[in-house]
Amino acid sequence: MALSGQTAVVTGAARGIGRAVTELLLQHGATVTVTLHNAGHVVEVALLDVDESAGLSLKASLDQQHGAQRTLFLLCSVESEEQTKAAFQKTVETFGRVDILCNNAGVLNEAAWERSVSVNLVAVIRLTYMALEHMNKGTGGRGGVIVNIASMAGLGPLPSCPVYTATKHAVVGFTRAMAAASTALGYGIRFNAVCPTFVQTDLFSNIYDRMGMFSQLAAQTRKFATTGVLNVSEVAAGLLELVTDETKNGEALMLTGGGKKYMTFPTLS
Ligand SMILES: NC(=O)C1=CN([C@@H]2O[C@H](COP(=O)(O)OP(=O)(O)OC[C@H]3O[C@@H](n4cnc5c(N)ncnc54)[C@H](O)[C@@H]3O)[C@@H](O)[C@H]2O)C=CC1
Ligand SMILES: CCCCCC(=O)/C=C/C=C\C/C=C\C/C=C\CCCC(=O)O
Repeated sequence: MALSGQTAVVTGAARGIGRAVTELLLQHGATVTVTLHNAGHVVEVALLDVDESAGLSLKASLDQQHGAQRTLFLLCSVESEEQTKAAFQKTVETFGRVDILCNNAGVLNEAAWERSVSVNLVAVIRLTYMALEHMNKGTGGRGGVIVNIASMAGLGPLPSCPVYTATKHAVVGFTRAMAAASTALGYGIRFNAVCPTFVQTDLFSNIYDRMGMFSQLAAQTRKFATTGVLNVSEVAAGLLELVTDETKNGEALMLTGGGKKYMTFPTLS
């Protein structure tokens, strides 16, 4: 699938993995533009984040590299139904469409565990359902692709973070079930999940303060992390593969220092 002429919405885009995803989508669009002899077919990205200063600073830098018309920064908490609805409306008003949604915003805080469930799971479901209103071929949309940034903690247990683990397992399950529903109901939308191991970002740097009553397990987690820490561009590359490869639907792509692996799961038959 070529990204020319596509519009993406990326949550948690101001920093970390979301920022790398945004930059890669824009670069990919720019390459396509060059290939098309500057025909103006580019990727546009709406950046949703709660961090206004990081968002505006990224927007300024992207404006210089790609032109101001390529991106829109929207101050928006994915926890707010009102703000996310307004963000989708503004994106469609500005760019005319939504083709790609990357549910990336996430937090790790075992003490404030309700917030973890709210950001990591409830918001992913809400944004997915909102995106369907714009993308579902059955109701006049053009179809598209939704990629959720889960985690390896969506495939196996991270003992220091049971609630984070639960949210990420739920995201993997939701993604796979939505992929099957989309196929059965003709939405024309693919759904995939990226499941990285530890990634060098602020979330990762702050984990040892965020384990709440499980902080005794910090040493064990630290040991897990010595098996390799990814950089954000490796995660963005995994996401790009899931966006562009039209054969991928209902996939959970595990990313570790050793490379990538498409996960297999038990089936009913
Ligand atoms: N860093 C890691 O080791 C790993 C991270 N992940 C997942 O990757 C995703 C991104 O994480 P990182 O880039 O590491 O985190 P980060 O903390 O570096 O960046 C997260 C971004 O999300 C934004 N954000 C937080 N709450 C928000 C909200 N309510 N509404 C809108 N934006 C919000 C933050 O302002 C920030 O810009 C998360 O879903 C995380 O669970 C998955 C595997 C490993
Ligand atoms: C506490 C730090 C959390 C940092 C963010 C994050 O999501 C990192 C996750 C890293 C690893 C996940 C840990 C355990 C996963 C265990 C098993 C996966 C098994 C997969 C398989 O091969 O079957």
